[in-house]
Amino acid sequence: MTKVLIELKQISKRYDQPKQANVSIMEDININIKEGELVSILGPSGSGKSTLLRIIAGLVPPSQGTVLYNGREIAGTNPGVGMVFQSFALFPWLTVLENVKLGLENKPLREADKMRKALSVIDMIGLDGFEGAYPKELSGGMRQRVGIGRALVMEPDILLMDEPFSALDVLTAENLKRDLLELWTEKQIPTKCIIMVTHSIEEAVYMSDRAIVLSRDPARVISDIPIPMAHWRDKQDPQFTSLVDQIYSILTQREVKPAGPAEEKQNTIEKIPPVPAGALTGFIELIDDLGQQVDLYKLADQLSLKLEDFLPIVEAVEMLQFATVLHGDIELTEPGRQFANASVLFRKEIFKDQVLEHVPIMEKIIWILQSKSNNKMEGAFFVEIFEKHFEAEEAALQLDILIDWGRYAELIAYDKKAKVLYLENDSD
Ligand SMILES: Nc1ncnc2c1ncn2[C@@H]1O[C@H](COP(=O)(O)OP(=O)(O)OP(=O)(O)O)[C@@H](O)[C@H]1O
Repeated sequence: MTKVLIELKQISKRYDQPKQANVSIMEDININIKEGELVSILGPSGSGKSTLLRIIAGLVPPSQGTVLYNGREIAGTNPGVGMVFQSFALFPWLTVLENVKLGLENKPLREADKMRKALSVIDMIGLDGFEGAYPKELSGGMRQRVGIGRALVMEPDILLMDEPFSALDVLTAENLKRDLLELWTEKQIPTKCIIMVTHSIEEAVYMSDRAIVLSRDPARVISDIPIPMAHWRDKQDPQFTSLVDQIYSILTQREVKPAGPAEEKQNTIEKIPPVPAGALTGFIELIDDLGQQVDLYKLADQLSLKLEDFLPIVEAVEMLQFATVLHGDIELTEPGRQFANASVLFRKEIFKDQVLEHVPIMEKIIWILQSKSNNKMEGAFFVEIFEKHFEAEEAALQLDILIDWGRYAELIAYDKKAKVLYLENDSD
């Protein structure tokens, strides 16, 4: 039986936020990772993917639960881990060789052995001849090779990679993925498992044996999908595209929060995807032009949008019930079709109806403005309320989006200079 290398048991994580103590960002995560597995972790932006990697690495302690490595609970830094970061995290004043050798800093090895290991890894990652170069002399792809080399030189059992390819251009990223996969599948590295955070579903299906999908607020495992395909995988293969579709559809499913007690429900504010009305308009028109059902995966590809930029748009049109998503396909609803084909003025009417019906906080804002004798209210008042529910930055962003939607729907107007909201028909 294949050995379990990493075991996450009932991991939860809470953080103090500026205006709210002990916010739960992760709950009851249970994951086992076995020897020989390459596992991808996917999830919406801010769901907790990086935090989960850091918990596995022992860099961040969980608030609850345990991380076992080789059956033993880790205390502090996980000794089996090597880590690769999106930003490469190289020291600019050190050469390639010195940067790679840093991975061995805490190993009880003689200098000559460190040198031998570092040179062999540099060779393996395709940087032979660049030992004396400084990071600024290297391309992005080469810098990330150094980042990978620094992790691999430690010969870690577990290689953790946090969006390792997302800072690279497409071709460089493809090249590096292939090289890394070759090292892994041909067992040229002693690494026993790889855990990779990614925003790209295609990357996950191309590289990994399993894709673990997290939800947001708080992060929970919502799906753990095996990818039973041999390497090298053909991205046109129907099995490949169907897996991509499956993960797309999981990620785009709107979370149905369990109905809590009435009072609790009233006191929550649903987070609005940060997409301006103008972008939503264009997106709805596009789906309408493309016909009945549109494959989300192909659409994102055609629009050259990264998942983290694409998902909020899909979430927003779903929230406003302009479209529904089923099995990775998006389809306009009746109001969505009407909207796409309406005149500018009628569009605003439809948008207003959808916003008032499906975004309860907008109704509350209107009610507050109507209740004030001058029908005006400082933006700061709403930010203050939102900060009870979101982090400060998110609270300000939420108000910006609500103002944008409210202005488009001609429900509210906003004096940017005075930072005051008022009812649209009370602008004078
Ligand atoms: N040190 C910290 N203190 C307070 N909150 C934190 C801290 N680190 C992370 N968070 C919060 O935890 C949540 C998850 O963050 P994390 O960076 O793990 O998400 P992510 O899925 O990796 O995001 P992204 O996809 O955007 O990289 C976010 O709401 C973030 O603001």
